[in-house]
Amino acid sequence: MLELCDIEKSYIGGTGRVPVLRGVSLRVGPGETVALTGESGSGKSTLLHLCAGLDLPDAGALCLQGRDISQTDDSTRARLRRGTVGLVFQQFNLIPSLDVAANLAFQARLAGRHDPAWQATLAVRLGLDGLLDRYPEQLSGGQQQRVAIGRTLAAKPALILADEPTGNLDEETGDAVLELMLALVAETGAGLLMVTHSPRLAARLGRRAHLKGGRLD
Ligand SMILES: Nc1ncnc2c1ncn2[C@@H]1O[C@H](COP(=O)(O)OP(=O)(O)OP(=O)(O)O)[C@@H](O)[C@H]1O
Repeated sequence: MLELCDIEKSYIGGTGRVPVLRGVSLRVGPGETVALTGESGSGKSTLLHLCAGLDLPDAGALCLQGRDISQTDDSTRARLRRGTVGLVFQQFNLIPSLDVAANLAFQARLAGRHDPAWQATLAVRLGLDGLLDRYPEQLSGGQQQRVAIGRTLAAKPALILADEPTGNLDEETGDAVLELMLALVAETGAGLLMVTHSPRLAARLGRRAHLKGGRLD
């Protein structure tokens, strides 16, 4: 469902073009979970943003559900992203003026896939069913990230892209949240590409892709 072939990406810096990705190829199929690791500045977030269609590569093909998005315009990429991809970031990015139930429903409604029964199942599985009328500021960090994960899964994405999803949580809470996320991702059959600095967390996923010198090991 996600296929990258020879992706290249540079940024223009004070000293000219700085190559970050120098020919990255990667495939994430349904049900596959892949940890994207690499030193700070190695290009993990850059790669994840390209996969989400938030930015364009300089060269190479990037296929989502068989469609090459590397040459498409912003609105086409936004439509394809809404239909296919779920994003989970370190910052929970919940909508402060909406309660938990409305936050959970938000992306699914945008994607035209609101399914109240699935949302209710997710709320129970994520331990949020007693918190549905609370607002984000009334939740702990771990609870907020569980809402963010539920909001993503509620839209039934085929591919989930996660950037350090437990990076803002203490180790014990982060481990529990990751465990829940992995269990739910496995049940939905989605593919998962997750950036992490932690070899310990990377080991919980099915496969590891390590960025070094602009390429994947
Ligand atoms: N918009 C930008 N303009 C210029 N340079 C950028 C831009 N975004 C990222 N970079 C540079 O590209 C390189 C890769 O950055 P990126 O954020 O992808 O790395 P990362 O592996 O995610 O790092 P970290 O683990 O610290 O979050 C870095 O050298 C960074 O300074």
